[in-house]
Amino acid sequence: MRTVFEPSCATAVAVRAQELGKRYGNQWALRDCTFELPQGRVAALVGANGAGKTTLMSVLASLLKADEGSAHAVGRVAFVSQEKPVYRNFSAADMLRLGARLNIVWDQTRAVRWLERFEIPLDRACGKLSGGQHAQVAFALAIGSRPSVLILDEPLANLDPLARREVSQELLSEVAETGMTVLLSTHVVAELGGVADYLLLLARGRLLSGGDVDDLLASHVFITGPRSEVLPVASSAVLQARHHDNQSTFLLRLPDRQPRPFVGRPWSQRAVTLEDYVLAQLQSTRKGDDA
Ligand SMILES: Nc1ncnc2c1ncn2[C@@H]1O[C@H](COP(=O)(O)OP(=O)(O)OP(=O)(O)O)[C@@H](O)[C@H]1O
Repeated sequence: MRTVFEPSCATAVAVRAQELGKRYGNQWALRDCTFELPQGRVAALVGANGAGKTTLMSVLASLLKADEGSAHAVGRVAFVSQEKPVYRNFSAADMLRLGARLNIVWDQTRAVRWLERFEIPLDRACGKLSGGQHAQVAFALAIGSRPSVLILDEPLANLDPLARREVSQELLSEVAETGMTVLLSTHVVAELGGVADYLLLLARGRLLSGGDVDDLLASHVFITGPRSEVLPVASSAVLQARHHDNQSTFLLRLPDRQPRPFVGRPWSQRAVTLEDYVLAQLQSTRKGDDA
Protein backbone atom coordinates (compact mmCIF):
# COMPACT_ATOMS: atom_id res chain seq x y z
CA MET A 1 0.00 0.00 0.00
CA ARG A 2 1.27 3.46 -0.86
CA THR A 3 0.19 6.92 -0.09
CA VAL A 4 0.20 8.83 -3.34
CA PHE A 5 -0.69 12.15 -1.86
CA GLU A 6 -1.83 13.62 1.40
CA PRO A 7 -5.11 15.50 1.13
CA SER A 8 -4.40 19.19 0.78
CA CYS A 9 -7.90 20.11 1.87
CA ALA A 10 -11.27 18.54 2.49
CA THR A 11 -12.55 17.73 -0.95
CA ALA A 12 -14.91 15.36 -2.66
CA VAL A 13 -12.25 14.48 -5.22
CA ALA A 14 -10.44 11.20 -4.51
CA VAL A 15 -8.06 11.13 -7.48
CA ARG A 16 -6.97 13.99 -9.64
CA ALA A 17 -4.74 13.71 -12.72
CA GLN A 18 -3.51 16.80 -14.48
CA GLU A 19 -2.00 16.51 -17.96
CA LEU A 20 -0.44 13.25 -16.88
CA GLY A 21 2.07 11.67 -19.22
CA LYS A 22 4.31 8.62 -19.05
CA ARG A 23 6.66 7.28 -21.69
CA TYR A 24 8.78 4.18 -22.05
CA GLY A 25 11.92 5.22 -23.90
CA ASN A 26 10.66 7.62 -26.53
CA GLN A 27 7.19 6.01 -26.78
CA TRP A 28 4.39 7.73 -24.92
CA ALA A 29 2.13 5.19 -23.18
CA LEU A 30 0.03 7.89 -21.52
CA ARG A 31 -0.41 11.47 -22.67
CA ASP A 32 -2.29 14.57 -21.61
CA CYS A 33 -4.49 12.66 -19.19
CA THR A 34 -6.66 14.99 -17.11
CA PHE A 35 -9.54 13.86 -14.91
CA GLU A 36 -11.03 14.04 -11.44
CA LEU A 37 -12.51 10.99 -9.78
CA PRO A 38 -15.07 11.82 -7.10
CA GLN A 39 -14.87 10.10 -3.71
CA GLY A 40 -17.00 7.04 -3.01
CA ARG A 41 -17.40 6.03 -6.63
CA VAL A 42 -16.62 2.79 -8.45
CA ALA A 43 -14.84 3.87 -11.60
CA ALA A 44 -14.18 1.56 -14.52
CA LEU A 45 -11.02 2.14 -16.51
CA VAL A 46 -11.52 0.62 -19.94
CA GLY A 47 -9.60 0.61 -23.18
CA ALA A 48 -8.15 -1.72 -25.77
CA ASN A 49 -5.05 -3.80 -25.12
CA GLY A 50 -2.08 -1.46 -24.82
CA ALA A 51 -4.27 1.62 -24.27
CA GLY A 52 -2.31 2.57 -21.14
CA LYS A 53 -4.55 1.35 -18.31
CA THR A 54 -1.84 -0.43 -16.30
CA THR A 55 0.51 2.48 -16.87
CA LEU A 56 -2.07 4.97 -15.57
CA MET A 57 -2.86 2.88 -12.50
CA SER A 58 0.84 2.33 -11.77
CA VAL A 59 1.46 6.07 -11.90
CA LEU A 60 -1.54 6.74 -9.63
CA ALA A 61 -0.18 4.14 -7.19
CA SER A 62 3.31 5.73 -7.32
CA LEU A 63 4.86 2.57 -8.74
CA LEU A 64 5.85 4.52 -11.84
CA LYS A 65 6.97 8.11 -12.03
CA ALA A 66 5.12 10.39 -14.42
CA ASP A 67 7.17 12.12 -17.11
CA GLU A 68 4.65 14.92 -17.43
CA GLY A 69 1.91 16.43 -15.33
CA SER A 70 0.81 15.37 -11.87
CA ALA A 71 -1.33 12.80 -10.07
CA HIS A 72 -2.93 13.22 -6.66
CA ALA A 73 -4.82 10.62 -4.66
CA VAL A 74 -6.34 11.47 -1.32
CA GLY A 75 -5.46 9.29 1.66
CA ARG A 76 -4.15 5.74 1.60
CA VAL A 77 -3.99 3.99 -1.76
CA ALA A 78 -3.95 0.21 -2.21
CA PHE A 79 -3.05 -1.27 -5.58
CA VAL A 80 -3.61 -4.87 -6.66
CA SER A 81 -1.72 -5.55 -9.88
CA GLN A 82 -2.73 -7.99 -12.60
CA GLU A 83 -0.36 -10.58 -11.11
CA LYS A 84 -2.19 -10.47 -7.71
CA PRO A 85 1.09 -10.94 -5.84
CA VAL A 86 1.20 -13.27 -2.85
CA TYR A 87 3.99 -15.44 -1.43
CA ARG A 88 3.52 -18.98 -2.71
CA ASN A 89 4.73 -20.64 0.48
CA PHE A 90 2.61 -18.45 2.75
CA SER A 91 -0.91 -19.47 3.66
CA ALA A 92 -3.74 -16.94 3.39
CA ALA A 93 -3.53 -16.56 7.19
CA ASP A 94 0.23 -15.86 6.92
CA MET A 95 -0.47 -13.24 4.24
CA LEU A 96 -2.95 -11.50 6.53
CA ARG A 97 -0.39 -11.55 9.38
CA LEU A 98 2.07 -9.95 6.97
CA GLY A 99 -0.56 -7.37 6.01
CA ALA A 100 -1.08 -6.55 9.69
CA ARG A 101 2.69 -6.01 10.14
CA LEU A 102 3.22 -3.95 6.99
CA ASN A 103 0.24 -1.61 7.17
CA ILE A 104 -0.21 1.26 9.58
CA VAL A 105 -3.96 0.73 9.45
CA TRP A 106 -5.20 -2.86 9.39
CA ASP A 107 -8.68 -4.32 9.66
CA GLN A 108 -8.28 -8.05 10.31
CA THR A 109 -12.04 -8.61 10.59
CA ARG A 110 -12.67 -7.14 7.19
CA ALA A 111 -9.83 -9.13 5.57
CA VAL A 112 -10.96 -12.44 7.14
CA ARG A 113 -14.57 -11.71 6.22
CA TRP A 114 -13.56 -11.35 2.57
CA LEU A 115 -11.75 -14.73 2.59
CA GLU A 116 -14.61 -16.47 4.37
CA ARG A 117 -17.10 -14.94 1.97
CA PHE A 118 -15.26 -16.62 -0.92
CA GLU A 119 -14.53 -19.82 1.02
CA ILE A 120 -10.76 -19.48 0.75
CA PRO A 121 -8.93 -21.94 3.03
CA LEU A 122 -6.90 -19.91 5.50
CA ASP A 123 -4.28 -22.59 6.15
CA ARG A 124 -3.38 -23.72 2.61
CA ALA A 125 -0.21 -22.38 0.94
CA CYS A 126 -1.06 -19.73 -1.65
CA GLY A 127 0.94 -21.70 -4.22
CA LYS A 128 -1.63 -24.49 -3.83
CA LEU A 129 -4.63 -22.26 -4.39
CA SER A 130 -6.31 -21.87 -7.77
CA GLY A 131 -5.74 -18.69 -9.79
CA GLY A 132 -9.09 -17.27 -8.69
CA GLN A 133 -8.54 -18.16 -5.00
CA HIS A 134 -5.08 -16.67 -5.14
CA ALA A 135 -6.64 -13.42 -6.46
CA GLN A 136 -9.06 -13.41 -3.51
CA VAL A 137 -6.12 -13.46 -1.06
CA ALA A 138 -4.66 -10.41 -2.80
CA PHE A 139 -8.05 -8.65 -2.60
CA ALA A 140 -8.41 -9.51 1.10
CA LEU A 141 -4.98 -7.98 1.78
CA ALA A 142 -5.95 -4.81 -0.03
CA ILE A 143 -9.33 -4.59 1.72
CA GLY A 144 -7.69 -5.21 5.12
CA SER A 145 -5.46 -2.20 4.62
CA ARG A 146 -8.59 0.03 4.69
CA PRO A 147 -7.57 2.16 1.69
CA SER A 148 -9.23 5.43 0.79
CA VAL A 149 -8.58 4.58 -2.85
CA LEU A 150 -8.46 0.99 -4.05
CA ILE A 151 -6.92 0.47 -7.49
CA LEU A 152 -7.48 -2.93 -9.06
CA ASP A 153 -5.85 -3.96 -12.34
CA GLU A 154 -8.18 -6.47 -14.00
CA PRO A 155 -9.69 -7.84 -10.78
CA LEU A 156 -12.25 -9.92 -12.66
CA ALA A 157 -9.72 -11.84 -14.77
CA ASN A 158 -9.32 -15.48 -13.58
CA LEU A 159 -12.66 -15.42 -11.81
CA ASP A 160 -15.60 -17.60 -12.79
CA PRO A 161 -18.79 -15.75 -13.80
CA LEU A 162 -20.41 -16.15 -10.38
CA ALA A 163 -17.27 -15.04 -8.54
CA ARG A 164 -17.03 -12.01 -10.87
CA ARG A 165 -20.52 -10.97 -9.88
CA GLU A 166 -19.88 -11.64 -6.19
CA VAL A 167 -16.58 -9.73 -6.16
CA SER A 168 -18.33 -6.78 -7.83
CA GLN A 169 -21.13 -6.90 -5.25
CA GLU A 170 -18.67 -7.18 -2.35
CA LEU A 171 -16.73 -4.20 -3.67
CA LEU A 172 -19.96 -2.20 -3.80
CA SER A 173 -20.69 -3.18 -0.19
CA GLU A 174 -17.20 -2.10 0.87
CA VAL A 175 -17.68 1.23 -0.89
CA ALA A 176 -21.06 1.72 0.80
CA GLU A 177 -19.66 0.81 4.25
CA THR A 178 -16.33 2.63 4.14
CA GLY A 179 -16.78 5.40 1.57
CA MET A 180 -13.64 4.31 -0.25
CA THR A 181 -13.18 4.96 -3.95
CA VAL A 182 -12.48 2.12 -6.36
CA LEU A 183 -10.75 2.38 -9.72
CA LEU A 184 -10.75 -0.91 -11.61
CA SER A 185 -9.60 -1.79 -15.07
CA THR A 186 -11.44 -4.47 -16.97
CA HIS A 187 -12.17 -5.93 -20.38
CA VAL A 188 -15.39 -7.50 -19.08
CA VAL A 189 -17.46 -4.50 -20.07
CA ALA A 190 -20.74 -6.44 -20.18
CA GLU A 191 -20.52 -6.93 -16.41
CA LEU A 192 -19.92 -3.31 -15.50
CA GLY A 193 -23.58 -2.33 -15.58
CA GLY A 194 -24.83 -1.71 -12.03
CA VAL A 195 -21.25 -1.84 -10.71
CA ALA A 196 -19.34 1.09 -12.17
CA ASP A 197 -20.91 4.50 -11.75
CA TYR A 198 -17.99 6.37 -13.26
CA LEU A 199 -16.09 5.73 -16.48
CA LEU A 200 -12.60 6.50 -17.75
CA LEU A 201 -12.05 5.38 -21.31
CA LEU A 202 -8.50 5.34 -22.63
CA ALA A 203 -7.47 5.04 -26.25
CA ARG A 204 -3.84 4.96 -27.30
CA GLY A 205 -2.73 6.54 -24.05
CA ARG A 206 -5.22 9.40 -24.15
CA LEU A 207 -8.43 9.87 -22.23
CA LEU A 208 -11.13 9.55 -24.85
CA SER A 209 -14.14 9.92 -22.59
CA GLY A 210 -14.88 10.07 -18.91
CA GLY A 211 -17.49 10.98 -16.38
CA ASP A 212 -20.56 9.90 -14.51
CA VAL A 213 -22.04 6.81 -16.18
CA ASP A 214 -25.67 7.96 -15.81
CA ASP A 215 -24.83 11.31 -17.41
CA LEU A 216 -22.95 9.65 -20.28
CA LEU A 217 -25.77 7.22 -20.99
CA ALA A 218 -28.48 9.89 -20.70
CA SER A 219 -26.70 11.96 -23.32
CA HIS A 220 -26.68 9.18 -25.92
CA VAL A 221 -29.44 7.37 -27.76
CA PHE A 222 -29.83 4.68 -30.43
CA ILE A 223 -32.13 5.41 -33.36
CA THR A 224 -33.12 2.54 -35.64
CA GLY A 225 -35.13 2.56 -38.85
CA PRO A 226 -35.15 1.74 -42.54
CA ARG A 227 -31.77 1.70 -44.21
CA SER A 228 -30.66 5.26 -44.78
CA GLU A 229 -27.48 7.29 -44.86
CA VAL A 230 -29.50 10.28 -43.66
CA LEU A 231 -30.49 10.84 -40.05
CA PRO A 232 -34.20 11.30 -39.29
CA VAL A 233 -33.33 14.03 -36.75
CA ALA A 234 -31.38 17.24 -37.16
CA SER A 235 -27.86 18.06 -36.03
CA SER A 236 -26.97 15.36 -33.54
CA ALA A 237 -23.41 14.05 -33.41
CA VAL A 238 -23.21 10.50 -34.73
CA LEU A 239 -20.95 8.31 -32.63
CA GLN A 240 -21.68 5.19 -34.66
CA ALA A 241 -23.66 4.32 -37.81
CA ARG A 242 -24.43 0.69 -38.67
CA HIS A 243 -26.22 -0.46 -41.80
CA HIS A 244 -27.48 -4.04 -42.16
CA ASP A 245 -29.71 -5.25 -44.99
CA ASN A 246 -32.76 -2.99 -44.75
CA GLN A 247 -31.99 -1.42 -41.42
CA SER A 248 -29.82 1.44 -40.17
CA THR A 249 -28.89 2.16 -36.57
CA PHE A 250 -27.29 5.39 -35.38
CA LEU A 251 -25.79 6.03 -31.98
CA LEU A 252 -26.22 9.75 -31.34
CA ARG A 253 -24.60 12.03 -28.83
CA LEU A 254 -27.14 14.60 -27.70
CA PRO A 255 -26.21 18.21 -27.15
CA ASP A 256 -25.64 19.15 -23.51
CA ARG A 257 -28.77 18.77 -21.33
CA GLN A 258 -31.05 18.29 -24.33
CA PRO A 259 -33.84 15.72 -24.10
CA ARG A 260 -33.96 12.83 -26.53
CA PRO A 261 -35.19 13.96 -29.95
CA PHE A 262 -38.62 12.90 -31.15
CA VAL A 263 -38.43 10.29 -33.90
CA GLY A 264 -41.57 9.34 -35.79
CA ARG A 265 -42.39 5.95 -37.29
CA PRO A 266 -40.91 3.90 -38.84
CA TRP A 267 -37.95 5.08 -36.77
CA SER A 268 -37.62 4.07 -33.11
CA GLN A 269 -35.20 4.86 -30.34
CA ARG A 270 -33.76 2.97 -27.40
CA ALA A 271 -31.52 3.70 -24.43
CA VAL A 272 -27.78 3.04 -24.58
CA THR A 273 -26.13 0.61 -22.15
CA LEU A 274 -22.65 1.07 -20.77
CA GLU A 275 -21.46 -1.80 -22.96
CA ASP A 276 -22.99 -0.20 -26.08
CA TYR A 277 -21.30 3.07 -25.28
CA VAL A 278 -17.87 1.60 -24.55
CA LEU A 279 -17.89 -0.66 -27.61
CA ALA A 280 -18.92 2.21 -29.88
CA GLN A 281 -16.18 4.43 -28.49
CA LEU A 282 -13.55 1.71 -28.84
CA GLN A 283 -14.67 0.96 -32.36
CA SER A 284 -14.51 4.62 -33.34
CA THR A 285 -10.87 4.78 -32.29
CA ARG A 286 -10.07 1.60 -34.16
CA LYS A 287 -11.47 3.12 -37.34
CA GLY A 288 -9.51 6.27 -36.67
CA ASP A 289 -12.65 8.37 -36.20
CA ASP A 290 -12.65 11.18 -33.71
CA ALA A 291 -16.33 10.90 -32.85
N1 LIG B 1 7.84 -1.71 -19.38
C1 LIG B 1 7.49 -1.28 -20.59
N2 LIG B 1 8.42 -0.94 -21.51
C2 LIG B 1 8.08 -0.49 -22.72
N3 LIG B 1 6.81 -0.32 -23.14
C3 LIG B 1 5.84 -0.64 -22.28
C4 LIG B 1 6.11 -1.13 -20.96
N4 LIG B 1 4.95 -1.36 -20.33
C5 LIG B 1 3.97 -1.03 -21.21
N5 LIG B 1 4.51 -0.59 -22.37
C6 LIG B 1 3.76 -0.11 -23.53
O1 LIG B 1 2.93 0.97 -23.11
C7 LIG B 1 1.65 0.90 -23.71
C8 LIG B 1 0.56 0.82 -22.64
O2 LIG B 1 0.71 -0.41 -21.95
P1 LIG B 1 -0.23 -0.79 -20.72
O3 LIG B 1 0.28 -2.07 -20.14
O4 LIG B 1 -0.33 0.38 -19.82
O5 LIG B 1 -1.62 -1.02 -21.47
P2 LIG B 1 -2.97 -1.68 -20.94
O6 LIG B 1 -4.08 -0.79 -21.37
O7 LIG B 1 -2.86 -1.99 -19.49
O8 LIG B 1 -3.01 -3.03 -21.80
P3 LIG B 1 -3.71 -4.46 -21.51
O9 LIG B 1 -5.20 -4.23 -21.59
O10 LIG B 1 -3.22 -5.30 -22.64
O11 LIG B 1 -3.24 -4.94 -20.16
C9 LIG B 1 1.67 -0.30 -24.64
O12 LIG B 1 1.98 0.14 -25.95
C10 LIG B 1 2.81 -1.16 -24.10
O13 LIG B 1 3.42 -1.90 -25.12
